[in-house]
Amino acid sequence: MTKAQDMLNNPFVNKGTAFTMEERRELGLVGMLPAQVQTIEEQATQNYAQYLSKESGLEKRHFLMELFNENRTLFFYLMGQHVAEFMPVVYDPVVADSIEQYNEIYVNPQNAAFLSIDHPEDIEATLKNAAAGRDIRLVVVTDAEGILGMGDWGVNGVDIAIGKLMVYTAAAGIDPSQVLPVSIDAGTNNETLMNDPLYLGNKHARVTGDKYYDFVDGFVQSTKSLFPELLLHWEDFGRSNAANILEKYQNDITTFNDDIQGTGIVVLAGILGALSITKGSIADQTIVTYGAGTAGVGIANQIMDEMKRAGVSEEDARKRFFLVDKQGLLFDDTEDLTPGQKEFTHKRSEFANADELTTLEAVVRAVQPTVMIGTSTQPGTFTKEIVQDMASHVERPIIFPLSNPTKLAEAKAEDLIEWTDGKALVATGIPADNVEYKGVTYQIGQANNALMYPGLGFGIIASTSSRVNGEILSQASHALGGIVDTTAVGAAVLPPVTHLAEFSQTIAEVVAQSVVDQKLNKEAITDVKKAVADMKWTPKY
Ligand SMILES: NC(=O)c1ccc[n+]([C@@H]2O[C@H](COP(=O)([O-])OP(=O)(O)OC[C@H]3O[C@@H](n4cnc5c(N)ncnc54)[C@H](O)[C@@H]3O)[C@@H](O)[C@H]2O)c1
Ligand SMILES: O=C(O)C[C@H](O)C(=O)O
Ligand SMILES: [Mn+2]
Repeated sequence: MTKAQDMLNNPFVNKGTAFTMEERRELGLVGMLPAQVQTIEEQATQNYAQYLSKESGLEKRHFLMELFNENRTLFFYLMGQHVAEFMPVVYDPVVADSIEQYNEIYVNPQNAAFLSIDHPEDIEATLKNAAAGRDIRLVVVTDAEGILGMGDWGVNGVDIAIGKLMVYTAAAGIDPSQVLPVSIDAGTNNETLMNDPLYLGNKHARVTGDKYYDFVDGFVQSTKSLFPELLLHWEDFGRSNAANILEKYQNDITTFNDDIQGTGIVVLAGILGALSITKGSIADQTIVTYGAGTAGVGIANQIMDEMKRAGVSEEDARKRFFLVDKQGLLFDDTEDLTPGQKEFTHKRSEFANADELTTLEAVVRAVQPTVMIGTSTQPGTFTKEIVQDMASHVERPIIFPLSNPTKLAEAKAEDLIEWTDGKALVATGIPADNVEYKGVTYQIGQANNALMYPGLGFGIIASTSSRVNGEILSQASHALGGIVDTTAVGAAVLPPVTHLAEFSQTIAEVVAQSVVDQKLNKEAITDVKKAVADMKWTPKY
């Protein structure tokens, strides 16, 4: 291929019709493009009009991904103009459709690294090939065993790593040439995929146990030596692996798990936003988490950390949590508890009717929560009866149905507002429209980790942090909780996604300051704000 074709086919350097005549002559592009030289603004206007002509979410996403494949600068310029509009298209919920239909609609590997569990000897070569000499600072890796609430999607899950990274750049300004999406293809237990002749991943059952963990370790060790400045972000691993992997590596490398920690801090920020509306205290909350998996336990730990910071003893704090999973309320003698769940169990002797506490309804009636979080993957389970029972004991119930995508949410925002006569303080996992109820406009916050992880990650990278620790997470959560305007009637508990770029910047600065205060930075930093500003990439030619 000629050098000129290389330029046009490389999304990190391609400018398309914006190559100037001088550049065209220099690069051997003369005659390879139509005569007019366009500005990026003209290109964006033309592409946005074309985007608007697409009907379905998936068609819109397909169009945007083609632009992304061809010209990253233009894609992010356009996304910068339409962040709130594009987020649900490139990311959740439309990314869920693209994952389900990955085989049928596949056109391009989108610069991801595809690691196969059958070839551990290829880990290093794969990462090197995919990085292609780029200075990688951020990896989002998934093995896709727990994609959103949809379970195992094998190699198709690579789209979540790509989507998360798109949000990183659009929100915080990480240079798109410094990121790498990684798929660990450990096989799949998804029968639909296994029986699909078009399935593109390894056609065998998921590999587990030592072979799986050794492979993950091989991956971590390779990234360590290939990309010494790396932040490693884990996404959508299965319940039995996510916490184990985080625990194994969090004190060794710069890393975090988005479903555990990113979710924990966005939910805490939402609760802090709600408490600033009610003038309540975190120490007084009683919390039910419905679905005590990766996210549910991560959320409980983050709220508990906050209670401890507010002066509550760990022993007393634990008593404020009521984790409900398939078995009902989790007791110390419940079977099949995960290690994370074991930290939050109750004794049957605490209740007169312990044996009846097998449903969410019974638990809510018994414990009278002030906060109810849904991470169960079970749609419609926050019923009118349960919500109204909760609202009969607390003036402003805090209710966050967070299961994604849309079809899995525990409740709809508009129902929660109506059932509680406007009293519920609601946040949802995916974007929700304003709710008009009895003359008041209720804004619904989006408690999605996408509000947090871009600022968190960017602050970590810009400050050259060697770790992601509890203090950093707490500071990040407060930074977001402090931004929301809670004075208006019907105010949201979290700031709107239209301001994502601004508050990601604030979070990044707070995070970087925490890193420097704790002396976790690997390189000397005198001015934190400048370090964050200097790292920020803007889409321009
Ligand atoms: N909004 C966000 O930012 C955000 C972040 C992370 C996860 N989530 C959502 O939360 C959900 C859970 O994700 P996860 O990573 O924790 O998955 P997970 O598989 O680790 O946890 C799900 C838990 O729900 C439990 N569960 C299943 N059926 C149940 C039932 N009938 N009653 C009670 N519990 C039941 C499972 O046993 C499991 O413990 C997903 O839908 C995901 O999209 C949202
Ligand atoms: O991907 C999302 O939308 C949030 C979260 O990480 C999830 O797994 O649901
Ligand atoms: Mn996730």
